Amino acid sequence: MQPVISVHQLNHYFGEGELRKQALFDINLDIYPGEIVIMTGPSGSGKTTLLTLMGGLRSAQEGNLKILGQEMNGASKKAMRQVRQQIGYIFQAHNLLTFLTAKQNVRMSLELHERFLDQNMDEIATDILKTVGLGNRVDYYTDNLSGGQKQRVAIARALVSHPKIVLADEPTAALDKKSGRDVVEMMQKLAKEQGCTILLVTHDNRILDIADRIVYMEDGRLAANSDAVALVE
Ligand SMILES: Nc1ncnc2c1ncn2[C@@H]1O[C@H](COP(=O)(O)OP(=O)(O)OP(=O)(O)O)[C@@H](O)[C@H]1O
Repeated sequence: MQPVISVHQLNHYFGEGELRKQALFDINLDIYPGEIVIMTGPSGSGKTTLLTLMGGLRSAQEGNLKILGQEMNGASKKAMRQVRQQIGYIFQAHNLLTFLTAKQNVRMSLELHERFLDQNMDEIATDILKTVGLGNRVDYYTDNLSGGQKQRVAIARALVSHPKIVLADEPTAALDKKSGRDVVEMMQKLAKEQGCTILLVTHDNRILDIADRIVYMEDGRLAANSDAVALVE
């Protein structure tokens, strides 16, 4: 099986000249279709930097990074855009548009894909909102939803187009224990149904058990690469 993301000897730096500081060191990591991988580690260890690289949101500087078969080091803007189209993003600050309803937020994500344009996008958006338990909130403005509900809209929006990869940065950070749990279980269920890969950065120890694999970052290096089960036990 070919990895969906393949990282080889990746280094990353911030700043220029004397201020240049290395943030990632010799990262090697292969992620396979359908895997749920959680990336954890202390603050400042490089998790977000690596996640944004693996999401095609930041240009690779040194080493190799292949996403869905496309080498990202030296890739054109167009190639990077094409890769990003196949990825769903869920961030802590969920980035929903508050002047749109839940359904309109989800629909917007479909409108970016040509193959959905001649389909009933309202119906598709409504269906996935029902799947995440928001069937009775479809026409609510997102400002009028709770934190957990907003995060579920963000999940629906990320997954509605059936992306091959979903990246999530601290998706439970703003949520209480139960909502956080509900949200990740929903991501897990949808992803398993769609066969998509999930890559999730978190400090939240309560959700580690949903991972097939946990990778640990420390000081810009990948420290361990172990089974979720082994780590939780
Ligand atoms: N835009 C930037 N400019 C300069 N340095 C940066 C930049 N972004 C991150 N860094 C540095 O790179 C290192 C890794 O940061 P990163 O945000 O990837 O860590 P993290 O593990 O995601 O942290 P957290 O858990 O706090 O979000 C840190 O030392 C940080 O200060």
